Amino acid sequence: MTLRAQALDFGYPGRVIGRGLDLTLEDGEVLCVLGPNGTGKTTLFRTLLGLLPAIGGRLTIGDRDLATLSRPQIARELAYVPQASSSYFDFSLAEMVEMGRTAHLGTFARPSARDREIARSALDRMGIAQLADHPVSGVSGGERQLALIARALATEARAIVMDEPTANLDFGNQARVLSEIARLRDSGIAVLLCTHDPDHAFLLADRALLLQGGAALAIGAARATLTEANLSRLYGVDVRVAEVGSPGAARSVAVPYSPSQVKPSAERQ
Ligand SMILES: Nc1ncnc2c1ncn2[C@@H]1O[C@H](COP(=O)(O)OP(=O)(O)OP(=O)(O)O)[C@@H](O)[C@H]1O
Repeated sequence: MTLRAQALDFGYPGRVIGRGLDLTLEDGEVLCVLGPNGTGKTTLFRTLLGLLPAIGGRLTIGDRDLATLSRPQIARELAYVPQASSSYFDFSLAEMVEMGRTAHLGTFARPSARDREIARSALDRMGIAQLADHPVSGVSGGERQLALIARALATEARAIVMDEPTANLDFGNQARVLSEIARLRDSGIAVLLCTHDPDHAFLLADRALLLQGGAALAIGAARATLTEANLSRLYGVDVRVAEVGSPGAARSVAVPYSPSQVKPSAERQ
């Protein structure tokens, strides 16, 4: 299954946010979108999911035009992990995750024992099975975020679109989510995600899209795209990329580097 946008214009009635975007998402790859606040990442994702109509261009899933598909048809192909919100407050975590099965149920059908089992196992994968019966209003923002990812896993969709999946998560839970995303990719699932942390793109991305003002500043293989020059242009600050770790197991990290503006605390004393 390939998700493809061709010459996509996206935005809201009376307000175009992005123009002329081309992208593809293939099985078993992670495409990471980075860009400043307000540049249109969420708007793009909602358009790719069919939640907002495209303003121009073409969107396809496999050989089918997205505009011809019903919501349940899209939901069986593409799961969505939105930014954590306060809806679902009246439900338990297990019930919220079971909602991921909705696209597989007939109208008015209730989740079967198998649907409940799939939901429990998704909670277990995210390490929060012990919270299954807690109300969504009674867990932390990070735990709610993990439950939203579990809900996406429960859909068994072949592609997952994640809007800042590590926002609100502590270091440990960020690592858990990143390794879960890597496992999903290794099992053949396509993942499209946006993040404000270039390090997460270094760790996970096969390809990266740098979105600026709704247009692609750069798109391509992660290594070639996530350069100091591109990241500095994207965020309007001097960004340095360094390698950390032992040779053979080194990884890249990016840091904003503005020595004239911010001195390390040791130098201030
Ligand atoms: N319902 C709406 N109607 C009109 N404009 C909107 C609407 N929702 C968002 N916008 C505007 O669209 C632009 C892009 O917003 P969007 O949420 O897609 O950015 P983003 O890149 O996801 O930002 P962030 O990184 O801060 O989450 C912003 O200028 C925002 O104010």
